[in-house]
Amino acid sequence: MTWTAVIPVKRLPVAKSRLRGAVAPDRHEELVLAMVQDTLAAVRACPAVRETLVITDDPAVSAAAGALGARTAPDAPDGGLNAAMRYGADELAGPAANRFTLTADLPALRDADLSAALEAGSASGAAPGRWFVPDAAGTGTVLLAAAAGARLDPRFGPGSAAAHARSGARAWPGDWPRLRQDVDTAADLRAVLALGPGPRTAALLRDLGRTGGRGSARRPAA
Ligand SMILES: Nc1nc2c(ncn2[C@@H]2O[C@H](COP(=O)(O)OP(=O)(O)OP(=O)(O)O)[C@@H](O)[C@H]2O)c(=O)[nH]1
Ligand SMILES: C=C(OP(=O)(O)O)C(=O)O
Repeated sequence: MTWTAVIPVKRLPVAKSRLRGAVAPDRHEELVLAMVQDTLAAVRACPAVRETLVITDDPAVSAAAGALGARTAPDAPDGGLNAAMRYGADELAGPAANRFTLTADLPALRDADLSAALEAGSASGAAPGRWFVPDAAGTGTVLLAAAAGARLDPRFGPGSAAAHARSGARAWPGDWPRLRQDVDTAADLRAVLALGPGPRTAALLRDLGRTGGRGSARRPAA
């Protein structure tokens, strides 16, 4: 089974506002972009992903996504992340494709984790056409998939795991810590440091004097 990935990314100056203060203010956008790039690189390396579609109005994100082989489109609906996801999945990719949407704040993601999740989600013939992977906390969502023929019907936002379950999507809370660790806060960034971030996020954090090496849980100096 092959997939189209739909990845929405906010404009960098306003992105990841809850993470502000985790690094120096003048490095915040760089950090967000590095996390986007590491997420995208893992998605692009996943053999089951046929196409990656990034929905964004940010020129730096578009350029970086294009360099990684993703297709980019402006956030035409300009109505928040669910509208951007619906637009990408149901209008641009279209319901004839198997699609999934993924948040762009998963810098520890590796293609093997994504491959395992896509395999698990698609393996269940009895599952409804929609399924999702909750975030590490279990309350949010990192991935929502819709098989061909099903609408994506995304309900991201606070309490989205319960909202997706209520909407009839099946939960797949698998043992994929690198997929499930999104970064909303400074504490999440520390969790990513412990897992081992992808190369761009690791390099930036090292440059900032933080330990970005794989497997290190050391709390960096501020
Ligand atoms: N294209 C697009 N992407 C969005 C929009 N809002 C959020 N996103 C993206 O959706 C994903 C999940 O969003 P959040 O984790 O809430 O990220 P965020 O909105 O940047 O974070 P906060 O400012 O802290 O709420 C991230 O990849 C965001 O970049 C939007 O209005 N348009
Ligand atoms: C939008 C979501 O993510 P976050 O927790 O990153 O806001 C979500 O989990 O639905």
